[in-house]
Parts: sequence; C-alpha cells; structure tokens
Amino acid sequence: MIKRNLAKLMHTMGFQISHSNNQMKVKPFNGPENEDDDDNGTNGNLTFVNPPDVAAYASWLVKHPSALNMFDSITKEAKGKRVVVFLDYDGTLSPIVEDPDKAFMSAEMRMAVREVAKYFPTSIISGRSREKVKEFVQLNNVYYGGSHGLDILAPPRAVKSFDKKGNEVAFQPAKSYLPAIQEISIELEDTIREIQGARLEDNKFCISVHYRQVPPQDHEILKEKVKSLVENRPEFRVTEGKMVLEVRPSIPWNKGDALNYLLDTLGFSNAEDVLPLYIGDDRTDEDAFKVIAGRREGFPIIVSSIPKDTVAWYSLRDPSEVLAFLLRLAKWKKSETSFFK
Ligand SMILES: O=P(O)(O)OC[C@H]1O[C@H](O[C@H]2O[C@H](CO)[C@@H](O)[C@H](O)[C@H]2O)[C@H](O)[C@@H](O)[C@@H]1O
Repeated sequence: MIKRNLAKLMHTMGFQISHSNNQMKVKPFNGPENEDDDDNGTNGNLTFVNPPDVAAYASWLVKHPSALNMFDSITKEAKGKRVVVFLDYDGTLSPIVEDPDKAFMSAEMRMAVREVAKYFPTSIISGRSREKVKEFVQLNNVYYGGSHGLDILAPPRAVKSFDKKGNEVAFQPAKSYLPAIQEISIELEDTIREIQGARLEDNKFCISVHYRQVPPQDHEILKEKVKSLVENRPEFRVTEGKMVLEVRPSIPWNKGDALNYLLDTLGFSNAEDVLPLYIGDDRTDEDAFKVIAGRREGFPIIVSSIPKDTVAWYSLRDPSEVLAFLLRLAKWKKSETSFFK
C-alpha cells in the first residue's frame, strides 16, 4: 500500500518508475556524494532508491517544477512573444563524463539544437573555450560564448562584431589578461604536478583545474593549493563547478552579463516582448538565471537530478530531459508557424 502510494507520488512528480523482482527502481538516483557531483543518472542506469532522497527531490520539484510537466504553461506564456534560447554545454547538452575531452554531444541532441535554432535565436554559453565548444557542437546556426562569456562571437549582423575590414571580431573583455593567464597556467601546472589525477584545461580566458580523477582524500589539498596560489594574484579569482576549479580574470563579467550582451547584439535589449530561456546545470549558470529572474519574465531552467539551491524557476533532471524539452519546443514552434501560414 505504502509502496503504491509512493509510486503514485513519484509518477505525479515526473519520475520514471519501473518494477522488477518486486523492487521499485527509479531513475536517476544513485547517491551523489555532494552537490558538486550531481551528474549521476546521466549514464542511464536504473538504481535502487533511497526513499528520503526521493522525498527530498519530490519536495524540491514542487518549488522547481519540471519544465516538461510545465510545457503547456511555458508555451502559453511564450505565445506571441519572442523566445531567445541560451544553453550551457557540459551537463546540459552533453552528459558529465570522466574525461573532459570526451564530453561528446549525441547526434540526437545536435539535431534538436539545430531544430530549436531554426525557430529561435540560440546561443551556447560555456565555460569551455569558444573554439572547443564549437568543435563539440558543430552547428553553424547558433552563437557561441566561450570562457563563461569572456569570448563571444556575436551575431554576424551586429555592427559591433566586425572590424574595419568587415572581418568578424569576437567580444573579449579580458583580452588584456591573456599574458597573465599563460603565466598563471604555468604556475598552476607546477602546483598540481604532485597530485595524482589532477589536470588542467586551457579554456583560453579561464583555466579549469579538474579533480574528478583525483582520489577523494586529496580534493581539499588540491583546492587549498589552487586557492592559495590565486590569493597571491589579485587579478584572478576562482569559481567552483562540478569537480572543477575555474581560475578566471577577476573582472565583473559572468554568464548573466554574456546573456545580456547577446540579447543586446541580437537587437532585443529594449524589446518588451522578449522571453529569454536559459538551460544550465552548474553554479556559474546561476548568474544567467538571476538575470532572467530579475526581469521577472522568461524561463530559467536548471538541470539537476538532486535538490539544490537555485534561483531557476523550472528544472529538468538530466541531458535526456533537456533533449525531450528542446524537441518539444521546436515542434511547438513549427506547428505554430505552419498554422499561421
Ligand atoms: O559552463 P560549462 O559548459 O558547463 O563548463 C563548465 C566546465 O565543464 C567541463 O567540466 C565538466 O564536464 C566534464 C566533462 O563531462 C567533467 O569531466 C568535469 O568534471 C566537469 O566539471 C569543462 O571541462 C570545464 O573546463 C568547464 O569549466
């Protein structure tokens, strides 16, 4: 009886449930260690549920309802307005994996993003270098913001994105930091050399220090080392993501500013009928959620399979739900467009 009621509750909350050998299985819980590593479930395995986690997630979903369950009210609000889409990359369009160089996007996801971009101006704002994220995404009908928005190739039609000869020029507010970034990268390399499994990723205007493959007992040692190195370099600051420290120039620029910059260059800054939609999974995406929340209009959507503090209004559990949402969004717009033809 209790089991049946729990199953009913979870179904209402949007969980996928299956039964075998009389044991209830729910996707996606498999006991994430902490909020920094809530990427469990992205491998699609079903695992046994810890009931308190299910209850916690269910009550979190009340505050941050599934964007799939809320789809009709989202499209009702979007009708007749201009939706502008912003997407994070890692953990949103691609599952979190051990090796950052292998965070590939599926062909289905690529097709879904391409479809969405046919109907809505679409940008991808990532912590990766702009070149790297473009290499993963391989689409020409989206705009790219790399290094957490410190490197944006604005829409070709925007005056700001051309130099005198008419060549495309990226917006790079931290360009003068490049020599210092190279210097700190060498220092970081030296600092982490002794720590087994630690690795650097050069994201052009940010350096990521990954510790996903570092033994847990060394995580704090690594964090301490990196933070004390950066403390001596006031021109840099550290932000934290999923098993990664991101060393970046201490200029007041984040994914929220990048969102505003893109809205501006796309010609939407003063428009009242614009609804930005942002989907992201990590702490740095909160800056973009805040911008949308501040406008009181739009759709800030967090990707998370565990309850976490967020200013996002809606949620999706993992990249597979992001895929479902994007496909539905494109389908909705396509049917709306053909209806008015
Ligand atoms: O803003 P994002 O596009 O989400 O970038 C944030 C970081 O994403 C990448 O690291 C994360 O994904 C890796 C691959 O799945 C994973 O191995 C790592 O543990 C995650 O933190 C990227 O490699 C970093 O440089 C970005 O800072």
